[in-house]
Amino acid sequence: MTRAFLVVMDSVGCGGAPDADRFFNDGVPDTGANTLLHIAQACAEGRAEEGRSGPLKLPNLDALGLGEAVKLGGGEAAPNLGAMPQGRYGAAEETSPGKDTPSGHWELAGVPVPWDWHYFPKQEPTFPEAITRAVCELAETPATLGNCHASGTEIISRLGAEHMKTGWPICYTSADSVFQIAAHEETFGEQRLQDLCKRLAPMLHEMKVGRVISRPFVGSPEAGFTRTSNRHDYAISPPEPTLCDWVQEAGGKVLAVGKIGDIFSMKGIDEVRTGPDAQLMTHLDYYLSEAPEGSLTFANFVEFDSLYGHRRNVSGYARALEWFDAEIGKILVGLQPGDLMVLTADHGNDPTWHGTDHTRERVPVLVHGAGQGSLGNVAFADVAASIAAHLGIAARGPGRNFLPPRSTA
Ligand SMILES: O=P(O)(O)O[C@H]1O[C@H](CO)[C@@H](O)[C@H]1O
Ligand SMILES: [Mn+2]
Ligand SMILES: [Mn+2]
Repeated sequence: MTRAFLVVMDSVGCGGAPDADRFFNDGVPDTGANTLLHIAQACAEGRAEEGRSGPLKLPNLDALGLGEAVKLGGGEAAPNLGAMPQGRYGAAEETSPGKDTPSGHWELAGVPVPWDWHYFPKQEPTFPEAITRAVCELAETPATLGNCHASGTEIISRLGAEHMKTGWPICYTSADSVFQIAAHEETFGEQRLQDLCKRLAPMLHEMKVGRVISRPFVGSPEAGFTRTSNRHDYAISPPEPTLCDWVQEAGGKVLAVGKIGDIFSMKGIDEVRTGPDAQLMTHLDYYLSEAPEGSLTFANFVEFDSLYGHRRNVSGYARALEWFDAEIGKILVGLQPGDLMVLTADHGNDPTWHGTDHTRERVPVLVHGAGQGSLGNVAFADVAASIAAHLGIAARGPGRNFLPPRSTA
């Protein structure tokens, strides 16, 4: 069998980005941010004890080389990581001028972002009048709520009751190039919210705003509000054909797990399976047995980022990592000879850092199925070139294959 599995652990960075000083959280540069290192340190010092306890336990990822990748990333060893690696490991650096999910994924798929994204300024009202007017027309409401920078859970607890009373959509953004609309799944309607976001997206894409994101939630003022997993991202299409298109053009199937379909606007993707992360693991397991020869299975596990990184919840992030490690351990034993699995991330989201936004970091690259040893510091786009080489198809763009020829792997 010759198949590839590319698994993105959303936001699981390992520090050390040389350009971290050009990216900010609450006005503070990301220099020194290091998601994995700081979580491991907090665990070792007993500062991450909610729902778990003690040093960070990631035996399966560490056996592939996670501890060594953290050293390559930020230069410092993480407590309780650093086993003798059985896989190939490295730390990858991003060149795109954004620390967001599409930038990270496109570059991992061989295509760095060639343009500057549009970001909304941190002022109120945040959005140009024309955008607010377009939202009102599409939603058939006289006004909107929010119109500010916010964290998504905070803004629904603050404005959820008013939204239920008025029916006006809650519009907000972050340090990323995003326009987000939160609305109640039942009183506003989940389908109506999706239609609104989908119809609004071309206008925002025209301005180089990367994504319009629907953020449905449920609950009541009395019981509180909770977001559901029915979120949808309406993203700009990648600027050039990506690894997904290369595989498809060569006759291989591209099987997406999680929000990969949204991130690539379905370009080069044959099938999509979504759901919460626990369900995504069963989808990944399914593709492990069912993915055909020559295929790419491309998965994104988002909850590290959405449930814990943005919420600056260190215990929760550590718990999610430990859960993922145990599950991926079971997946790894099911890989067949000729299968390649690359585990990596798209950016950082250090839960010990300032603010609530992503952090500019290097990311670990862990490879199962291609021998063992250090890859050193590599580039995001090298992931695509290496997977293309494994599948025996032509790569394009700036990436270079970091794997040895298959006969000696
Ligand atoms: O606070 P929430 O709504 O989770 O927003 C987060 O999710 C967005 C998209 O991933 C990011 O831009 C970040 O701000
Ligand atoms: Mn992400
Ligand atoms: Mn995020």
